[in-house]
Amino acid sequence: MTAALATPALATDGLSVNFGALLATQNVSLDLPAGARHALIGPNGAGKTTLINLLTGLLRPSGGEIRLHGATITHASPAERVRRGLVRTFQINSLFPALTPLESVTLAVCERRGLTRSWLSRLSRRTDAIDEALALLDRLGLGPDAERPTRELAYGRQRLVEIALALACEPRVLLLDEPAAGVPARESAELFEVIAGLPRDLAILFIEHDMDLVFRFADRITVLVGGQVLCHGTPAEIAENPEVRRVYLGSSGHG
Ligand SMILES: Nc1ncnc2c1ncn2[C@@H]1O[C@H](COP(=O)(O)OP(=O)(O)OP(=O)(O)O)[C@@H](O)[C@H]1O
Repeated sequence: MTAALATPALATDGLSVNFGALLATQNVSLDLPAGARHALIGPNGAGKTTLINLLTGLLRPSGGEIRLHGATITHASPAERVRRGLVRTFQINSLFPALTPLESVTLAVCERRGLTRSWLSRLSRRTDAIDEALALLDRLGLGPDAERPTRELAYGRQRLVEIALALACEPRVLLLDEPAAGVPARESAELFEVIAGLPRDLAILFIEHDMDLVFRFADRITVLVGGQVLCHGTPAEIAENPEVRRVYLGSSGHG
């Protein structure tokens, strides 16, 4: 394998942050190769969202390093990280309910292309942006809902629109904070089928509490407890790990 191929899409080394006396992230080191489907699991308060906030630049680390495709981005602004291809979705629904998915995603495409600031942008470029947005929505199976107000969509479909918005930024690494939170079980499996089918060169780090979804869709898992990495491993390794069973999965476990 060449050095370029071996460079992780996303890596952290010794990442740490504290809130006063609380060490919310302690010395976390993580590697995601291109194409990873990597789950971040752990009990409530383990530091999962804090880690995502460090990765996206919403929080400043007190120590450690973050690299995106080998380039250090530890102190880059959130907007700069998005420009470089590190994009997230949030745990809570952050959509404009009155806009249609097509309107929202077209705006995101225009923003990426630098078309939103000038009303003098040529109409044809805006038409191209609409075409790109439609193609993206079609790829996610949202074509039939593209022109309905977002608030009328089933919740699982709304979460898919959030993923479409993230994809409009052309990410190379996608961070999903509980993409299926609040989504009924049948819809959440469909949602994860779509996530699993996203381009294979896109690295995905996702937080998920539903262990059936985690063990079905992740190719690697990191277990966080008390802000620290308890272990990394394949789903089979995590399912068999007695310490993980003790602190998180319970005696029934998975696998
Ligand atoms: N801005 C903040 N100020 C102070 N403490 C915080 C802040 N954000 C998070 N915390 C604390 O840091 C710890 C980690 O929280 P975090 O939200 O990252 O956990 P989590 O693993 O994502 O939990 P959950 O599964 O419940 O979403 C918790 O004890 C939380 O109360």
